[in-house]
Amino acid sequence: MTPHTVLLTGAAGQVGSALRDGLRGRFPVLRLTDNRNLGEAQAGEEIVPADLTNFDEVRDAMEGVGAVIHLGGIADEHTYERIRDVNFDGTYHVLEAARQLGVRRVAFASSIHAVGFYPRSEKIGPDVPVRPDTYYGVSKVFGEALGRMYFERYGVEFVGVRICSFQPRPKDARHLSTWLSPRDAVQLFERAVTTPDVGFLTVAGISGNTRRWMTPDGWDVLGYVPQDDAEAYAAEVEHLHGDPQDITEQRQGGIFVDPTYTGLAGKEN
Ligand SMILES: NC(=O)C1=CN([C@@H]2O[C@H](COP(=O)(O)OP(=O)(O)OC[C@H]3O[C@@H](n4cnc5c(N)ncnc54)[C@H](O)[C@@H]3O)[C@@H](O)[C@H]2O)C=CC1
Ligand SMILES: O=C(O)[C@H]1OC(=O)[C@H](O)[C@@H](O)[C@@H]1O
Repeated sequence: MTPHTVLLTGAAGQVGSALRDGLRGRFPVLRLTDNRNLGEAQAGEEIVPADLTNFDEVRDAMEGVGAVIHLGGIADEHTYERIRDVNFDGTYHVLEAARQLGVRRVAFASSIHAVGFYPRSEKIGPDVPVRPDTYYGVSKVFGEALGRMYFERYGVEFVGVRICSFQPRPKDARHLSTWLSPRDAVQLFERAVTTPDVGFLTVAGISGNTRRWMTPDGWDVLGYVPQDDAEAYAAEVEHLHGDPQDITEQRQGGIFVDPTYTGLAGKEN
């Protein structure tokens, strides 16, 4: 299935900019939305600004689309209230607009932080009980659960991609396990909106990392075959880690599991 129009939320962000570049021309129309400046629309693009906290704006941006890649939101820990307003409500607005408008598929940028308290010594699949490490991680658990409900109740298909660390290249030892390269992200999200009849699916959002902590369950359903492996950067980054006795080095969520970690709270509103 190749939808005619695919909507990318959070299109001005890090992952969004990479998907904007990688997916342009792969669908007749790639529609971009954000509450930040998206510049000029290029060939094959449409720009429809929307604030995810405003249902009517989200619904307008979703008119006529076949599938949504929902990346928009707060991508770090924040206060409960900000996470609720943007991530919980924003994801509800996307799914509810999908139901109202008959949009067939939503691919959702979930996160490793839905399961961040798992020890690094455990290799986990997408079906383990959730262990969110922050309000941010809870918002990803909520998004996945809401997606499940909208699929089972209303038939909106949903692919939750638990992105671990999207980076141009691995920057520290943790990334040897968690890296998702830009070109693998493009392939994974393209397949998440084009593979027919997936129903409801949750997968790990990582490259083919030799040291991965997550299983590849579900990649075969999507036909996702990663091109990159962080191992190629091991010599450069494997010495870049903290105290192995520290909980942040023992759990998959890294710094997010530290009870004093507040992310963006107090730094932006
Ligand atoms: N970068 C990473 O390694 C990971 C990212 N993710 C998820 O992937 C998605 C994209 O992440 P990044 O690109 O790194 O984050 P980012 O912060 O660069 O991009 C998020 C985008 O959402 C937009 N946004 C925020 N609030 C909004 C609102 N009220 N209305 C409309 N747009 C709003 C921002 O303007 C921004 O362009 C997020 O949902 C994040 O939680 C998940 C795991 C890892
Ligand atoms: O844990 C990680 O590496 C990443 O996880 C996320 O969900 C965040 O959006 C990103 O800012 C972190 O860097």
